[in-house]
Amino acid sequence: MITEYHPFPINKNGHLEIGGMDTVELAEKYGTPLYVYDVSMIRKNARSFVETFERLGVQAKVAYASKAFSSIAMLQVAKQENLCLDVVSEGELYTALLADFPVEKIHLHGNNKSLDEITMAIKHDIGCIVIDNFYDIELIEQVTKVYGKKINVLIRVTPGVESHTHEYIMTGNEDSKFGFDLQNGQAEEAFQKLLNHETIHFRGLHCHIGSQIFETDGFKVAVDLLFEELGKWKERYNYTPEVLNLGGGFGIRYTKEDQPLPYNIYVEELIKSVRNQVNLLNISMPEIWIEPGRAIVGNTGITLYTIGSMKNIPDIRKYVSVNGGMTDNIRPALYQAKYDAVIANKANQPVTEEVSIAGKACESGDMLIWDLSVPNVEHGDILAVFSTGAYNYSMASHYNRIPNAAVVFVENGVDKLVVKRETMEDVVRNDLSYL
Ligand SMILES: Cc1ncc(COP(=O)(O)O)c(C=O)c1O
Ligand SMILES: N[C@@H](CCCC[NH3+])C(=O)O
Repeated sequence: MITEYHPFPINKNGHLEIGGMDTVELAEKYGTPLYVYDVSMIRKNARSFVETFERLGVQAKVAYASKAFSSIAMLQVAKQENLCLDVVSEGELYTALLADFPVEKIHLHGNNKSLDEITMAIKHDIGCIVIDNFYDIELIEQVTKVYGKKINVLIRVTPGVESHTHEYIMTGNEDSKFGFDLQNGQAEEAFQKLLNHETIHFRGLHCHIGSQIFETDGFKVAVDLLFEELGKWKERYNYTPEVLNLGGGFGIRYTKEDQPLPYNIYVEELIKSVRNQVNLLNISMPEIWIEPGRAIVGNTGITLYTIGSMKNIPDIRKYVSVNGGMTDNIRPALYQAKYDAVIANKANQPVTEEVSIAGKACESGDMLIWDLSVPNVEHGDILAVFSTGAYNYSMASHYNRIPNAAVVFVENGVDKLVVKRETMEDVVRNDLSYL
């Protein structure tokens, strides 16, 4: 294995392998930058969630949060694995429809859903809309009446939990743009509007406390707070929920500092907390839904780059530039996220120097990795950055008019291009002449 932290082998040529394929050959075949996913790891991650619920005999839905990485091929794999799907926009819903994803397994999220998005969701009879605010309720009422349809909904609540993660990816705290506040009564007001509604079938509550979380305490506190509210609703309205959606947020390993929990532990702890509360309230167990994104795809993807220019500043640092950067991975610039990497064509050579990996965009902040130990680096070497499967391709930009990279899936020694590399024509596709 390449490191004890990233489970990718080195082959007899000393090259890094993924899914039974030589990464240097993949780079030659498809060009760089290149996102490469090991599909068998995607399946394994998905199954570890699904199988834990099955083993513990709990009715559940595991919805893949497609914002982490949405493409037709990815959603086809999610469908094969019997996952449900969380989408947040017309674009993500459209991709799901093109992937022939079962509509009844699709859940629509969003803190500012447009009339068009809600109409598309309702016309296609998707499984559930997660209501985020009062305006959602107005729009859903309007659309269900116009089309003579009914729709299942959950309401998203913010329980007032501060998860231990970067503040930009915290979502369950009181001062958040997402969801109805539990403490100030807005969640109950939304609930009152939906109880016994003619066209909107209220199925339960949703909460998501944040992303890249390494412990279970935040989830437990969230469950306790949800049940505190549900206890009141039971007393006041004799209401018991059919569904509790506890969101995603399960952390993965980017570098050796990260110590994620095995996924079954998150599920077991969530179930334990819910069971505990259900017994206290003396109600029947609701279905438990979760929405992992990063945990399904994050560690299954790597990005291959070609090393170009280098700048050595004696006694300060050596900058080594790659032919991508913040346009294919915004996370270091946006969240100061840390990554690990190796020189794929020198994967078994001893490290001899420390360098910092720079992107090619015209921004000093376009740095992918600070202080990486590597063997002697040369122009044309292939750099493989680990754990780039989530929120990399999906957050790519065209800054500096850099085209988006291609995506390749590998599984058991077979490679397949699943997203084409953008061309210069793609970059200017929507430009119109002014003259
Ligand atoms: C509502 C909701 N569900 C699920 C997710 C997926 O999160 P993660 O990729 O951390 O599992 C997010 C993103 O944080 C989210 O906002
Ligand atoms: N995009 C973020 C997480 C936000 C998840 C969606 N609510 C990341 O890269 O970590």
